[in-house]
Amino acid sequence: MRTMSRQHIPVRAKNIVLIGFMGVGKTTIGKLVAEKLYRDFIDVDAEIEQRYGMAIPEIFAQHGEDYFRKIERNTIIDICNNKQCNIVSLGGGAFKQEAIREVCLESCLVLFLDLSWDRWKERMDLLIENRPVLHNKSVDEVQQIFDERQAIYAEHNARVTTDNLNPEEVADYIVELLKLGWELHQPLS
Ligand SMILES: Nc1ncnc2c1ncn2[C@@H]1O[C@H](COP(=O)(O)OP(=O)(O)OP(=O)(O)O)[C@@H](O)[C@H]1O
Ligand SMILES: O=C(O)C1=C[C@@H](O)[C@@H](O)[C@H](O)C1
Ligand SMILES: [Mg+2]
Repeated sequence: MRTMSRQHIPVRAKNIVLIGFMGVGKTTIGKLVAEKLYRDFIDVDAEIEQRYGMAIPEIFAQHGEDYFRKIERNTIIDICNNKQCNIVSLGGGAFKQEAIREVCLESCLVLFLDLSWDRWKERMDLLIENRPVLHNKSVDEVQQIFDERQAIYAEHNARVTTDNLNPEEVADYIVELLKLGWELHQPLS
């Protein structure tokens, strides 16, 4: 497929990329935003599982985290170069990689889904099984990762606070925010 020029993508045609810590709701909310805007939805974790024919915990167990990060980077660069108008939910650790931050910020609108540690902690038990990064970690160790990761999510076009909102409410807020940006013909930052 021909690679699209990343410059000069009209604001309305840009992919909307959701970032944030694992479990903040990128997959759940991204799907809802896509439905509300009649756009295609790509969940990068699911895309990797489909492309490589393995579940993410299996990829970590068989090939290690470095290999996962490499295929995560290749998958996201491919999506940014070849798709437009999609709602794209990244994995929680994707923005650790500079190459991913660069390609997303250059060609997409990046929305940071923010959730406080106190609210996130209440969700932790739901998440552990399928998130290898959380395996064998104490709550304090997870909080350390949560705190460290905030710096990488600081690079975004708009921040959406999700504390005390259900997924539907967050999705409605994002849709309104995007429509406002599109009316103004400019990014949200
Ligand atoms: N706003 C919300 N309020 C309450 N629960 C939520 C909210 N958003 C998501 N959840 C729940 O939290 C869990 C994790 O959500 P989800 O899988 O969408 O997170 P994620 O950000 O995609 O995680 P990852 O980075 O690991 O892909 C799910 O059980 C989901 O139902
Ligand atoms: O935060 C992380 O490092 C991860 C989050 C998930 O979405 C997956 O991408 C994977 O489990 C790693
Ligand atoms: Mg997800």
